Amino acid sequence: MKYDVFVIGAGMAGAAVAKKCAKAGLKTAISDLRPYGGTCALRGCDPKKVLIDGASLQEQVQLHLGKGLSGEVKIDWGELMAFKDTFTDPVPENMEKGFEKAGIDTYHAPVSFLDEATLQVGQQAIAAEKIVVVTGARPRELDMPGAAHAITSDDFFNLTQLPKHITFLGGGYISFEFAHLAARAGASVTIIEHGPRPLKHFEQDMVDELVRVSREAGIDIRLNCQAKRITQQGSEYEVSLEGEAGRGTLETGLVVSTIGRVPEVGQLNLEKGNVVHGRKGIEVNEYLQSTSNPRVYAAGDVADTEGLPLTPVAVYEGHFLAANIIKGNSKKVNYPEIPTVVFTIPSLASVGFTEKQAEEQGLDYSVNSLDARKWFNGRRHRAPAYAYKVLVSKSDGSILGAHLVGPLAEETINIFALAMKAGMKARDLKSFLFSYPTMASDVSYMA
Ligand SMILES: Cc1cc2nc3c(=O)[nH]c(=O)nc-3n(C[C@H](O)[C@H](O)[C@H](O)COP(=O)(O)OP(=O)(O)OC[C@H]3O[C@@H](n4cnc5c(N)ncnc54)[C@H](O)[C@@H]3O)c2cc1C
Ligand SMILES: NC(=O)c1ccc[n+]([C@@H]2O[C@H](COP(=O)([O-])OP(=O)(O)OC[C@H]3O[C@@H](n4cnc5c(N)ncnc54)[C@H](O)[C@@H]3O)[C@@H](O)[C@H]2O)c1
Repeated sequence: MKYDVFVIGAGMAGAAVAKKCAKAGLKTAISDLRPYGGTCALRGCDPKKVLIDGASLQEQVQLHLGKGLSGEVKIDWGELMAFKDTFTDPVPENMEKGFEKAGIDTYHAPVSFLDEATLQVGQQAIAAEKIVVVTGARPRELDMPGAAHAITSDDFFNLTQLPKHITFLGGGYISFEFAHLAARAGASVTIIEHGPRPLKHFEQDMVDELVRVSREAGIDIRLNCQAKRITQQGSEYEVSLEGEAGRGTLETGLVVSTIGRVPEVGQLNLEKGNVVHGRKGIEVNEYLQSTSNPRVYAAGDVADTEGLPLTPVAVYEGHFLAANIIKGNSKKVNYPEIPTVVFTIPSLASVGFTEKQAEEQGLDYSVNSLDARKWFNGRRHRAPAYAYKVLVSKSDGSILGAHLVGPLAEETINIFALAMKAGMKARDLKSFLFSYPTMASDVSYMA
């Protein structure tokens, strides 16, 4: 058996590559060791957003009690999880049907390299002209006594009951999103972050606002705090802590390890395939081709690229990668401004340079920043947080970065990203006629 293209991993990047290659007439196959769909559709963005939307609706109603609304809205965890399953359950079969319709051969097996051009796919040896590694990322291993007691984000999506108290290790995207969900669903929540700042790649003034409202929502956020050991105590756990406040212990019903994700290269036997990789993943050139084995390409979370480990980036890279396989290396990957969102309640959103980055780059910029809770849009949402910081170049008026926290920030940020990609100036946004009254209409005052 020999293919023109063999794709390892049926996630977002894998689907984009396989479909494009098959459409171009290349004999293409794909394999995944787990059900088809990958992280985003099955264990990430999509199910997370369905759950958060439920919690967010509950929060909105609660904020409007006594303002024309009355009654009680509560989250039924079992029902909410069952609703989430209606999105995830159909994914593997639908995806496989889509591959078959596109003429792609489908395998369900772990794949590893036998040599530079041959793969072990389950029990079979399969050769391929081009091999595409799009195996994503997995949770970083927790290294401490009792680490096995901690669950990961994958397991969190299968929780049938919500414990009374949950401890998240790590103060990043996943812990903040899950913590906001769990707190609204009735759990007490603690976040243990070993560094001085949570969400450290975001604009810190906006993070401060998010930390404030998180604490107001009952989330206990401990910074500069190290978890040293997890001990089981009957059906509960005790987490030993060490930090600024000294040593202590925390009784909890569940420990979730959300300390980051690492490229998933574990089962691939990359050495046999002569595929060089490092801590950040498979080393690739500007065509997303392995720097050591020209038959091999990589994209998405597993590839060591400039792109953030996010779904739109995985798909974007997948399209470049496929074009380079189909037409020969012709499209160098280049990245537009990438908006990113932490789906908390309310959300934190960012695109472009933070102020720290702009300073480090030596850019000459002005800052527009405000607490906008008293604006009409803040008031009608009864927003516990609504703030922004926009950086504008002093030399040409272009937008260097935009950072928001507040209602629908996840939508508004796309307007800034689009404006930046289009090379629009702050004055273009100021003079644009946004429909009113919408959240987007505030952009003209932010720019
Ligand atoms: C909880 C959570 C929430 C997230 N939320 C967001 C969000 O809101 N927005 C956003 O943009 N991003 C989000 N992300 C990140 C996003 O999910 C990833 O960036 C994206 O899924 C990466 O796509 P990929 O195709 O590179 O890898 P994946 O989607 O992970 O696909 C890789 C596939 O390869 C398979 N595989 C691995 N090894 C092998 C092997 N040896 N043989 C065969 N198959 C193999 C895996 O089983 C998997 O199906 C989230 C991630 C998590 C964990
Ligand atoms: N909304 C989204 O787009 C979204 C949501 C979830 C995940 N993701 C993607 O998945 C990736 C992984 O998410 P994540 O939340 O696991 O990681 P993260 O990198 O966002 O955050 C991990 C945090 O854990 C801390 N940490 C590391 N080791 C620790 C330890 N031993 N004890 C305490 N704290 C520790 C780090 O300092 C960091 O703040 C993200 O970087 C992102 O690319 C995106």
